[in-house]
Amino acid sequence: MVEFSDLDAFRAALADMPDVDAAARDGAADRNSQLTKPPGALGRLEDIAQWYAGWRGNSQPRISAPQIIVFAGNHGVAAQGVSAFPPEVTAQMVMNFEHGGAAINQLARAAGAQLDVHALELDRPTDDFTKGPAMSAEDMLAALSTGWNAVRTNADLLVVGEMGIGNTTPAAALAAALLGGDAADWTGRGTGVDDTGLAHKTRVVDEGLALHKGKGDGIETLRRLGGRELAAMAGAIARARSLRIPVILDGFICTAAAACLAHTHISALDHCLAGHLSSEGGHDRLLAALNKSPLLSLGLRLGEASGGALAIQIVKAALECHSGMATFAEAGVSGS
Ligand SMILES: O=C(O)c1ccc[n+]([C@@H]2O[C@H](COP(=O)([O-])O)[C@@H](O)[C@H]2O)c1
Ligand SMILES: Cc1cc2nc[nH]c2cc1C
Repeated sequence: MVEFSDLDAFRAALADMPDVDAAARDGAADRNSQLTKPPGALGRLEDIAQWYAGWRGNSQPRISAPQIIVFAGNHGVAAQGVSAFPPEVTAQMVMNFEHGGAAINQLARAAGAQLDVHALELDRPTDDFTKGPAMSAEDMLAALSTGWNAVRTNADLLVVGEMGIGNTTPAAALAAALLGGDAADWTGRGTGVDDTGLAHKTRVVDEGLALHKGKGDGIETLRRLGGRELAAMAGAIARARSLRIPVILDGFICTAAAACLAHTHISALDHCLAGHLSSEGGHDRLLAALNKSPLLSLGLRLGEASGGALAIQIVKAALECHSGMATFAEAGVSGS
């Protein structure tokens, strides 16, 4: 269990992370060039395999212990009627996760992944960011630490996701605060608000921006406009980097949390892939700003790590090919 003394201690950890192992990555590139296929014929799977090999420090790795973590949080701003669903659904869905009845339970099983669920003080929503910071430094630190400590040290791939009624509102506010543009550029329908609801939600995001935009780095912005499950995702992404565990990001809320790390430390997301493109308005622009190209585009807008869980199977398959295929020499196949 790691305890950060304050947010600066977390910032210091972020600035002192391992980098990619260039020798392992180059070894994987060399192996890739010898595999029984025309050069480049496995397309992006080849890039994924080499990227993964570099982060694991092993030029011929496989994936056998993927972990999915869903963090749940509640939001003071939800009282403003920014979601199509009531806040009690957050705790109800956590029960559903625990009983195996949610989409993520099925997708985790299909991916052969360990699913862990962490509910963060659901009875104590964050403060409404239109009135002040969403979290105190202590609350933010506790959430970051929960995320950090939730990562299994033996995992070899991590997906982080979330559940939190109202959380597309903080996610939109974070994206706008970090990347610029109007609230309307980043505010989407979330669980399905109608046109009137969307206009109201956009005004709420605008109010948050007026109060908190430009008041500090990505971590401070996350404290002011984010939420516990977003901070926990950021903590888990950082912890995975410290353990050289590659990460697959989920949808809009997850990517907004990740963007706070990138805004604090430029290379903080080099060990992360974008699992999918959510249909939440703004996710495409957010991924583009982070220079991430999504692996899948299936029209999902569920959250709860669902798109990331599906993408595990692509990354696993890339490594099965890379590490299991024969070389031209081994198979006695003539090269070009
Ligand atoms: O992952 C996404 O891109 C995504 C897009 C829209 C909605 N969600 C999920 O829906 C909830 C947030 O929506 P809302 O309307 O309550 O802000 C939260 O539990 C998310 O997991 C998730
Ligand atoms: C039912 C429901 C399930 C979810 N899973 C993730 N976010 C969600 C939001 C709702 C409303």
